[in-house]
Amino acid sequence: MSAADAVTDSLENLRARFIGVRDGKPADYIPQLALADPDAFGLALVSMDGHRYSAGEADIPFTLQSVSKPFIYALALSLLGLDEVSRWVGAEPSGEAFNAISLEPDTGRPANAMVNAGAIVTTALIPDTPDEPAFDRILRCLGRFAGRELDVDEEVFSSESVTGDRNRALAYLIRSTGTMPVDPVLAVDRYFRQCAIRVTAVDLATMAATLAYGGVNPVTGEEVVSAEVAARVLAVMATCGMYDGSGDWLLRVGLPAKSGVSGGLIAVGPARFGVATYSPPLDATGGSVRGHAALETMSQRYGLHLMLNPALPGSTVTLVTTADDLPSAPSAEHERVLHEQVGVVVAQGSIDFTAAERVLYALDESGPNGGSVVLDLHDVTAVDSVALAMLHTGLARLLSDGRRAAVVDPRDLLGPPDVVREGTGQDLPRYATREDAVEGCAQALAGEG
Ligand SMILES: NC(=O)CC[C@H](N)C(=O)O
Repeated sequence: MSAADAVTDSLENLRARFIGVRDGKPADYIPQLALADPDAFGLALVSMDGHRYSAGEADIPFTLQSVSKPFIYALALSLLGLDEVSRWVGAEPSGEAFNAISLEPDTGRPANAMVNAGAIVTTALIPDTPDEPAFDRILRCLGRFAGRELDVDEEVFSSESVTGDRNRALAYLIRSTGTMPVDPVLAVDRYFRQCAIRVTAVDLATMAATLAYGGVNPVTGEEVVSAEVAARVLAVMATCGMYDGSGDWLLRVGLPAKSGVSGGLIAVGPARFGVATYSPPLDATGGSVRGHAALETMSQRYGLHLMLNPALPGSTVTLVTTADDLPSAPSAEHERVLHEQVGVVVAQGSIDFTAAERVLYALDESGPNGGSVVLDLHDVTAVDSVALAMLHTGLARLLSDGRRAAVVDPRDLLGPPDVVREGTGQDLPRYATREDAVEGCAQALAGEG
């Protein structure tokens, strides 16, 4: 037993709670999928540190089906850019079933890349290169998301090929509207192949975690797509990933997700985790019954809904120290100066837009009587580029208002001194420790007084 088994326990718990659900049945319009074991139920979760947790049948292979769609959309966005991809496929929820004729009346574009019509087009957009056919590129890309080489279940592929007339019809219809970039037969063949790529629930959780982690596979460390692409894919998953059940899913579960008719389901907690379930019996929207129930319960139990962002008082980024926190001074007069005229703002953790706003506000509030203020970044782990620009501008304003400031920045998070000078327009004394910074400010004040 290890401490982290507590995470596995929560997956086991969800499995135990829903394994007895007997609703739904495996897809049979692709005959090979009807052979799946309806009792198989696997769950897997991958953290942003690449830690993997699983329960039940998380290592048995099944085919991706529609769970492939967001990843192919990611590949298309990476290769062609949003503007070009958007010429061919839209980003509006269709409110219709996955295999509906979801084509925009004016443009003829499929509504979005999560329904079959849009996915067939997205797949068709992936170009061959002189040394790599498009499908190999697709397979390799999905393998990078999963962190291992993947292969195709040829039996499922042929099974869908011989029965996939509706998708073929869709492809021809799209060609008739002028929004099919390649031959429809070729496009559908490639799409069926992509749907027949074999994965496990653990693979899927890793793929989902890669989207959560800004396009970097947290297990292998490889950057598969850019952070912008990952964010866009998640946006389309959030609005369209569960087809005509997308609104209700976002309402109740609150996570970008994608279902597939083989019983796979992924959900993404941006910057938090990727999770996947596998259980073949499906509901009316073509999503896994047990997977849906388990993820909905998981989201509610652990407060994972994206729109649920309670302020965490314990993780306050900054604090204005009181006089009592300042170091003791050599003389009573010196101590009075320290206590009355030097404020200290301590920032901690990683600083983004929201945290930077707090820091700047605290700087204004600090420094009794508009005296000196020390910004202590000793416990800051990272400053993103937006926050960095905000800190530079804020400190510059502070100095141009005539306030004295100093920073404790032992790791040069604000950039080298000349960058800071440029940002602030004036010298901003920098120190390695809070004691030195406070002392420096007090001496400067004493010198002025
Ligand atoms: N929703 C799905 O998983 C559908 C995928 C399947 N290959 C189809 O096109 O019908």
